Amino acid sequence: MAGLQELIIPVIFFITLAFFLLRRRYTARKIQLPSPGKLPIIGNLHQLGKLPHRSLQSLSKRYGQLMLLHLGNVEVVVASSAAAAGEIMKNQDLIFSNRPELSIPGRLLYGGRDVAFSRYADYWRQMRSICVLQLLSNKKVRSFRGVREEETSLMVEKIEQLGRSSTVVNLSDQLLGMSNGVICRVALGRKYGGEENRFKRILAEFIELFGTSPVGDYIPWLAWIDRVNGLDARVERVAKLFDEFLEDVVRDHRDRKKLSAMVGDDDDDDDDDAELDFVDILLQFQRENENTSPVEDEAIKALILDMFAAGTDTSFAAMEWTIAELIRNPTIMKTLQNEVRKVVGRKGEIEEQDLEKMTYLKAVIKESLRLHPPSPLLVPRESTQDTKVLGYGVVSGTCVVINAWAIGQDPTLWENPEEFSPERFLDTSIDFKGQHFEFIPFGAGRRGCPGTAYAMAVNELAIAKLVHKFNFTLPNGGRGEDLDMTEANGITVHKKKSNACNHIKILMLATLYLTSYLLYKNNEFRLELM
Ligand code: HEM
Repeated sequence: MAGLQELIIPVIFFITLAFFLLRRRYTARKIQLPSPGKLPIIGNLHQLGKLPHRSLQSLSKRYGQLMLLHLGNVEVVVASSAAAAGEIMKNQDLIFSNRPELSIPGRLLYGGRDVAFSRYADYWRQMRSICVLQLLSNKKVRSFRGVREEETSLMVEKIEQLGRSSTVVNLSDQLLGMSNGVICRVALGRKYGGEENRFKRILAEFIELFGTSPVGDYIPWLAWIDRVNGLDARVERVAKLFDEFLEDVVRDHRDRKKLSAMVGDDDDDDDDDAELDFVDILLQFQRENENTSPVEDEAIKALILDMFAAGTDTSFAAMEWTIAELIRNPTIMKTLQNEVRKVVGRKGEIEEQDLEKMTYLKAVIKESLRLHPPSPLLVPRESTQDTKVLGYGVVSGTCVVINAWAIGQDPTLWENPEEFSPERFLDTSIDFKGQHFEFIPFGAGRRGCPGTAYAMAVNELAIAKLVHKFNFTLPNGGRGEDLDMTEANGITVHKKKSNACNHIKILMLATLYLTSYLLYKNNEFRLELM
């Protein structure tokens, strides 16, 4: 009898617990999200197409601002309206601040020890605060002004030089070289290009891998395909190469520090940190917090990799789109050139403080980011508890994708959304800082992009210098509207098997390779379509 009594309490406890758990799950699912029909095994993967942001926009027109897709085994909620984005990234930001575990970033970024792909936990909070306060603060961004000015001037000089010796200049190469040059100097202290092609090659492969979707992430029992087709081995190889490279960089920085300590030029106590690059700052932070909140070398390397993964191709793509739109819209180009040339006046060279007076330039860049957000699907989030979004149940652990591109195209929010019209940003307070959910190229909330100030500082200066120095016209009387604006996401065979979650990375990291060239003739650069 006593034995039976001992059993009753745990049995009642478990029945009650099961009841509450099931009820919560039922409540979360109560109003089911609309969902397109799915195929066995792959679910809706086949409906993503080559440009998932466009396919998802089409699906959302049929299934609504919030819909549920099944990508292999993974359930993904797709939000395609400003209201849904605001609900997820503002009202319920805490619940949606996790990132799903994706195997390639996991393996390339030291098991997710970076900021962008790490899970929402104390570790992420520590890394994010280092990133925001130490590396990408407004003060720090200002301190790299000299680097930006030098690298953008170098780009202009190179274009001039190339234009003199050959009639064809590849503008895309120059923009990419410049943005890599800036991030290398800012993060590592010097440029790794030119003779050190090793770095360039690894970086290109690293970024390409981010755009690859392993089958195993979505259909785990097919993970063997990633081993057989060599993807796993490639990831391992690139991770190892980058690790060796970063080991060298960290060792160099430590040696330099030791040397300056020996000659009495140790700047740890120095308030003036203007010359410190990201690796210096992180090593300094490591030394100062050795006993309280230790930061391991792997975290330093992961953070540096984040800066390259999240910051190079996005900025480069944004600049390329802006120039392309300007070439397509000669009247807008002229208005911008007039503004820039008037502000610069007889000085000849643009200085960063001039940018403050260039309101049209800022509107042009915003409009380009609205039409061409470099990460159209942002970076995926994951819910950490059962909840309801706009009345629909979303269970804990669901991957959530926000279609920022579709929101920027919403005709209920934007008049003639397909038109490139910077004027729409002239008399409005709408900004990309994460408060206006109709315009979120940098995301919003806790996980919003911490590199916005950095990116805008480089982009504004580069665009201003290009339109200040050069006139762009199409050869053979070609019309601006002939410029090919097709989006390319660099999809390879692997990417064909991908799903929305990884396509976010594909789109975030993929560059837009415009097949455009500048022709230099009679002191004028002309754009030739190849
Ligand atoms: C035009 C340039 C850029 C665009 C369009 C862009 C866009 C984005 C987007 C959409 C996200 C995800 C936001 C979200 O989940 O809500 C993000 C995250 C991030 N970005 Fe950027 N970004 C740019 C430049 C940069 C730069 C230059 C850096 C650093 C040097 C950077 C560092 C990061 C990091 C570390 C994260 C992860 C934040 C987190 O998960 O807590 N980004 N970015």
